[in-house]
Amino acid sequence: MMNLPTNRRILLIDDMPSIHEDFRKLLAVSSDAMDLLDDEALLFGDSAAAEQIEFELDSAYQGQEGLSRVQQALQQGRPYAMAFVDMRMPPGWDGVETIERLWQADPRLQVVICTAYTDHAWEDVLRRLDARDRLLVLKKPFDTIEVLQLARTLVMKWSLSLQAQSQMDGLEAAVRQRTRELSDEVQARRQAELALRVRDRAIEAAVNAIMITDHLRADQPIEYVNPAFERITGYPPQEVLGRNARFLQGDESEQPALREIAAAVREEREGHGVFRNRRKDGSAFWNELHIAPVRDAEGAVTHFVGVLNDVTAARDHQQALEFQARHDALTGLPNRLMLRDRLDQAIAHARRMQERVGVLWLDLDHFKFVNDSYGHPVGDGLLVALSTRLRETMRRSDTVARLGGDEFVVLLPGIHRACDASAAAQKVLDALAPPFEIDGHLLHASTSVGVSLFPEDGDSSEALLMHADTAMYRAKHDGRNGFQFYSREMSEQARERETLARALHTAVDENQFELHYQPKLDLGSGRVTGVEALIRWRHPALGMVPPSSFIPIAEETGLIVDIGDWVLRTACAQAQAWQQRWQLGLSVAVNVSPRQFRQHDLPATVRRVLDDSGLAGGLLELELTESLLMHQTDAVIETLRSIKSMGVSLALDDFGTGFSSLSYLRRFPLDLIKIDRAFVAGLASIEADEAITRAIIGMAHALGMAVVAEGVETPEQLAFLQAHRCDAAQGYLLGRPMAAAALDALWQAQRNRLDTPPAH
Ligand SMILES: Nc1nc2c(ncn2[C@@H]2O[C@@H]3COP(=O)(O)O[C@H]4[C@@H](O)[C@H](n5cnc6c(=O)[nH]c(N)nc65)O[C@@H]4COP(=O)(O)O[C@H]3[C@H]2O)c(=O)[nH]1
Repeated sequence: MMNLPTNRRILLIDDMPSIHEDFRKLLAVSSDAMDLLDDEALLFGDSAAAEQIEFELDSAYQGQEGLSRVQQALQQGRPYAMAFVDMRMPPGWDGVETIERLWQADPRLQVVICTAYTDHAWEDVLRRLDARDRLLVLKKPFDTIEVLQLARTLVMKWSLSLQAQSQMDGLEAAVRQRTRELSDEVQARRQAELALRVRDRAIEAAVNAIMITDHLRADQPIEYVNPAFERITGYPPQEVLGRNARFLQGDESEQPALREIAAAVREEREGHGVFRNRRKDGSAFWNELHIAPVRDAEGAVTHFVGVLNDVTAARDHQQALEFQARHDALTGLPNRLMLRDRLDQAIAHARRMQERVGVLWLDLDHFKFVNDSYGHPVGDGLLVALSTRLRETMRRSDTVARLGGDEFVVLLPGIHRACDASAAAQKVLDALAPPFEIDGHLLHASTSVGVSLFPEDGDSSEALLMHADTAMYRAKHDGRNGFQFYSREMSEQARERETLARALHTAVDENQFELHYQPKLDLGSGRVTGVEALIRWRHPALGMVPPSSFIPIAEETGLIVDIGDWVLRTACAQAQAWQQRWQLGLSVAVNVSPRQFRQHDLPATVRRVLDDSGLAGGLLELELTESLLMHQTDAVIETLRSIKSMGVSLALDDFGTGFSSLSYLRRFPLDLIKIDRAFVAGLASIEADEAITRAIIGMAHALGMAVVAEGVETPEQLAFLQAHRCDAAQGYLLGRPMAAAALDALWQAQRNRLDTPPAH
C-alpha cells in the first residue's frame, strides 16, 4: 500500500451553532463508527479503518468567514480536504455563492451542501457550480454514519486525487522530458547530416584530388574520387573506380617516393611523397600525395584517404630557381657555385681512381675594350657566342663554367697526364681563334689560359682554382693568347705582386717616384731632338723597382691614373724648364697607359698640364700602346684628334710586338711609330728582323709617319737604321735613361754647337 498524503481537515460553514456542536460530536471517533469502518474493511479489504481517523474540524458561521479560513489554510500550506456548507446562512452569502467563492480560492476543495431544502433547483445549482465531482448534497436531518462516511470518503478522495494529480504531473514531466530528449536527438541527427553534407560538398569542391581506397578488399581498389581527380588526371570516376591507383604511375614505378607510399599503406600509417604520374593523355605531372588510414570503431584500418595535388608548376618554378642559382644568367653555363660542386666531385673521384683533374682558367684578352668600344650588348653577344663555341668544343664530360665578367673555367675530370690538359688548353685557344661576328662587327677574342692540375697543384677546389688563376695571369703577362701551367714560383710571384701593390699605394702617397729621361737622336741631323720620360720608383727598402714590375700592377689597381698624371706634369715642367734655359726645342715623350687613356679625360688633362707648365704642345709627344688602338672606335679617334689639335704628337710604342697591323694604323692620326727593341736587337744579324724593320720603315713613311728605333745598342744596328732611313733612334748606345740634371752637360754641348758658326 502506497503512502497517501493525508489531510483530515474539515471546515463546517453553518450559521447554526448547534449544527457545529452536532458535527463535533459526530466526527469524533465513536465505537460505532469504528465498527462500521471495520465492516467496510472487511468488505473492501482496505485497512483504512485500522488507521486512527482523527478529523480536524474547524467552524465558520458565515460564508465570508469560511472563505477566510480556506485562504488562511492555503497560506499555511494545510488546505482543507472538504467543507460542509449550509445552504442558507442569513444574513451572509448563501451556500451556492459561498461555494463559488471557496472554489475560486481553492479549486480542490470538496464541498458537501447541507440542506433541508433549497431555494435553487438542483440542476441550476449544479450547472452554476459546474463541479459535480467536487460536490455532494447532504440532506437534513443528517444521518450519523452518512456524515461520517462522507467525511471519510471525501478525505480519502482528496488524498487520492492529490496522488493521482502528482502521478499525472510526474507522467507529464516524464513525457515532456522524453519529448525534449527526442527532439534533441532529432536535432543532433539533423546537425550530423548537415555536417556530413557540408563535408561531402567540401570534398566535391576541393581543388585537390581526393581518392578513397578500400583497404579490406584485395588490391585495395579505388572506391571514390572527387571531381578534382578527373580535372588533374583526366580520368573520369567510372574509369578508375574498382582499380588500384598504380595505373597513374605509367611505367615509372621505380621512384623512391612511391616506395614510401607503399610502405605507409603496408604499415597502415600516414604517408607523403612527390613523384611523377601520368595523366590519361600520357602527359606527365608531379603529384604530391598525402595518404591517411581510416579506422573503424575497433581501430582496424578499413580505408585509405589520399589527397593528390598537381605540383608541376611549383616544381618547375623551383627547378628554374635552382637552375638560376647554379647557372650564369647570360650564357646558361654553370656558375661558380655549380663549378665548385663539380670540381669537388671530380677531385673525390680522381682521388679514388688515382686520376688527375685539370682546371683551365680562361680570361679574354682586351674584353673591356669590346664592352667600352661597342657597348654592352655586343660584349654580351661575344660572351654568349664564345660560350657556345667552348661548349661545342669541349667533351660532354667536361664542365664549361662562367665565373662572371670575361672569366671562364673549363673543368677536365678524370684525365691521366698533364699533356691531356695542355691539349685541352690548346683546343680552347684554337676554338676561340677565328673571329666572332657579333652585330656586324668582326671581333677577336684571344684568350689567356692558366692550367692547374690535381693532385700536383692542390688537393682542394679552392687551391686548384686559385692556382689556375695565377697561371692565367702569367699567361697574360707572357704575351696573351697562350696557356701556362701553374708552378709554385707563380704563387710566390703572385704574393710578391700583392706586396708590391700595397707598397705602390704608399709610393703614390709619399711620392717615391722619379723621372729619368732617355735621349732620342735624330738620325738625319745627328742631334738629340728630344727625350723619353721613363718613370723610376725608388722604394725605401727595395731600392729601384723597374717599371716592368710595377706598371702592370699600377694598371690593375688603377693607380696608373694618378701616377700617369704625375709623370705628365713632371715631364712637361722639365721640358719647359729646359726650353727656357737652353732654347733647344727639345720634345719630351710620355708613356700613356691604356687604363689612363680610358678612365681619364685625357685631352682635358693634357690641356691643363700644358697650360700649367707653359710648354708648347709641339714639344710634347704621347706614346700609346698597340692594345689601346686595337679596338679602334670613333671615341678613341676623337680623343686622339683633340689631343693632336693642341699640337701634341702621337707615337705608337713597341710596334711589332702586338697585332702590328699596318692597315689599322691608317685610321689613326699617328705621327710616328717606335719599332720595338726586339727587332732592333736582331738587326745586322737576323735577316727576318732586318726585313721586318725595312718593311715597317717603308710602310710608315708611305703613311706619312716618322719611325723611331728603340733599344739601339750597337753601331751596326745604328748603321743599319741610318742606311734604311729610319728617322730617329734611342738606345744605350746613344744614351741611357738618366736624371734630368745629368742631361745638362749634353744640352750645354748641343747649345755650344749651335752657337758656334760652322767652320768653312
Ligand atoms: N735592353 C735595352 N733597354 C733599353 C735600351 N734603351 C732603352 N731601354 C729601355 O726600354 C724601355 C723603353 O720604354 P718603353 O718601351 O716605353 O717601355 C716602358 C714603358 O712601357 C713603361 N714605362 C716606363 N715609364 C712609364 C711611364 O711613365 N708611364 C707608363 N705608362 N709606362 C711607363 O715601362 C717600360 C719599361 O721601362 P724601362 O724599364 O724604363 O725601360 C725603357 C728603357 O730603359 C737599350 O738599348 N737596351
